[in-house]
Amino acid sequence: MENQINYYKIAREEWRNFYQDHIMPLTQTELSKIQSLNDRISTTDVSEVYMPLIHLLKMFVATHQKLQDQQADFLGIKPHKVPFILGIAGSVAVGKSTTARLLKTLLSEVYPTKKIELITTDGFLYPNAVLKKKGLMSRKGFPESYDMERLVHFINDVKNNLPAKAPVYSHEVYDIVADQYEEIYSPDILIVEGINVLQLPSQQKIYVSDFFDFSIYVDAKEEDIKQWYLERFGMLLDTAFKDPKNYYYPYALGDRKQAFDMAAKVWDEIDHPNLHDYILPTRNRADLIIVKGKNHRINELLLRKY
Ligand SMILES: Nc1ncnc2c1ncn2[C@@H]1O[C@H](COP(=O)(O)OP(=O)(O)OP(=O)(O)O)[C@@H](O)[C@H]1O
Ligand SMILES: CC(C)(CO)[C@@H](O)C(=O)NCCC(=O)O
Repeated sequence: MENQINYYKIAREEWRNFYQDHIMPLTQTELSKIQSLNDRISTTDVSEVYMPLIHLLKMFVATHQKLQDQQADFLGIKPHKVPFILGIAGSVAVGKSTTARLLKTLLSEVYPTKKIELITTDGFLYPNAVLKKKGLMSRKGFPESYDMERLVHFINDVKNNLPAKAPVYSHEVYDIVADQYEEIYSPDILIVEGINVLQLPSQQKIYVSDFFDFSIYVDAKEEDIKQWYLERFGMLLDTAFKDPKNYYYPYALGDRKQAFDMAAKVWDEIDHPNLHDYILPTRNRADLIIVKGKNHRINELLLRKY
């Protein structure tokens, strides 16, 4: 384990030994269930990387509720459940939502009676009509393209066990879906995934991350992320031609090389500057940094010391 200023840098080979003896191994049925839900994540990753991580998260979840109970006792009020919020940050297309879905599945396995929910901050982007009016269509994903006040309000409601509605974004339509919401009510654990979750606000007094009880940054080299972005674009194209309402429909019908050139240009002109100017600077605010290499293999983890 390498000692950095405020992180322990842990190679996968070392990480995979952590707490293996203490973890109830998942049964083959449980593993197959995870594999079919997240068919692109290997079961080796689950047992070597994610199970020790789940153990670590369980420690944080237990400590969080214990501290809340003690604080209630101090204040002389009735102890109550305070939802645990787990933030997942990182570049566009680095695999945040895949990681978030897997963690949701694993947490649901180890906490069968707890309510585990997941939302993405994509839903808090302004709809395209608003972005167009504000001249922000080529700034989608940049801080000013999100309704951060609404997001902070949403998480505050969740923390207070109030019913909360998150709007829904569709990559296929490339816009917010009108009148569709994720309804979240009093979860035990809420995973909030998005490129902006560790960013500091420009106007508001409260950060989204003020509500986090643990945060993860998914990291990789940009050349790998751009490749994953283009691969995902290829998958979007492959389904788009069936649906004229799909944003990528005209690209799916047209020349494939031209479509990929357009996607690479979008990466270079929008997602690349966003990564360098606004997302990467938030990496060292995370409690845990997961570093992926080629083929999404997790090679190393950096755990905040304090
Ligand atoms: N562990 C993994 N193994 C294989 N493929 C993966 C893995 N994680 C992510 N991918 C693939 O990489 C691409 C990007 O992943 P994903 O959609 O989860 O990224 P994201 O960070 O949530 O992106 P966005 O910010 O644009 O929503 C997808 O095509 C996904 O299937
Ligand atoms: C929705 C976001 C901002 C984040 O997930 C991203 O996937 C996106 O659409 N970025 C805008 C540029 C692009 O089309 O890649």
